[in-house]
Amino acid sequence: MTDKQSQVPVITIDGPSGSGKGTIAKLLAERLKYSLLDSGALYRLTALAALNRDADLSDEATLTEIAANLDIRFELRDGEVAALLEDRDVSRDIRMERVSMAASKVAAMPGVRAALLQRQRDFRRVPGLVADGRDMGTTVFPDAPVKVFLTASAEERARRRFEQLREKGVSVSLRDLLEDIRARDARDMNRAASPLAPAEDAVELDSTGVDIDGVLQTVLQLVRDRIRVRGG
Ligand SMILES: Nc1ncnc2c1ncn2[C@@H]1O[C@H](COP(=O)(O)OP(=O)(O)O)[C@@H](O)[C@H]1O
Ligand SMILES: Nc1ccn([C@H]2C[C@H](O)[C@@H](COP(=O)(O)OP(=O)(O)O)O2)c(=O)n1
Repeated sequence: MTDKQSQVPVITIDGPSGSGKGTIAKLLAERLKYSLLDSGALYRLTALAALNRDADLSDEATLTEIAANLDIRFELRDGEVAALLEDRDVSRDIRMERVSMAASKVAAMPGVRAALLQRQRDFRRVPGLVADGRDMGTTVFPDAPVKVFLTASAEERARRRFEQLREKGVSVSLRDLLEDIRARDARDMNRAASPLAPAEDAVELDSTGVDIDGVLQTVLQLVRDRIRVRGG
């Protein structure tokens, strides 16, 4: 990291699936005019590239090679960030449940994580960055001045996903979603490489029963306190 980069503030939002990280990160980035890193999209893109190639999802050497050579970019399209893999917009494909499950498998591989580390740090640009994921505060941006660990009960997170998918016209069972969420939580929390855990200096926020604006206001207050104090 250059000296200049270390002066760029980063707000990290980590937590389990469905806790509202992506929603809050996007709103914060818009409000503060910061860049946005959806780190989960990088693991999802790696998983999709592997599935497209029929790669063996348990072969770490192959997956690491795929992660290191990903041909991807993010583009703003109609106010949304589109994810492109080899010039094709795969924003919808990477949200499919089979890609989610594959992403959580490939994300457990230390080689894959190492291959994606610098790509994530390159998002740190003036005037600031909001980074959402599992290990933003612990591994990728340990010096971030604002770290949030967002949670909600598994039942509430499954309900949110259920509504989100229903609005998109995807029909799934709430029970299956809850099972998937629990399986992914367990895998994300119990892996050896950068497990899902709050950084020591993270502020933990439980969003069960708190609406999106309520969470946003709490985080914005934190940003005002921390970034003003640091900036002098
Ligand atoms: N505090 C909240 N209360 C109710 N619904 C929420 C809240 N935060 C997020 N949601 C909704 O839950 C769903 C999952 O949120 P998302 O931001 O995708 O979670 P994550 O990125 O943590 O997986 C979205 O449909 C979002 O609108
Ligand atoms: N920094 C990150 C981000 C995501 N992951 C893993 C964890 C998840 O199983 C997948 C997909 O992450 P993503 O944040 O897109 O998933 P959710 O929207 O929370 O369901 O990648 C990770 O290990 N480290």
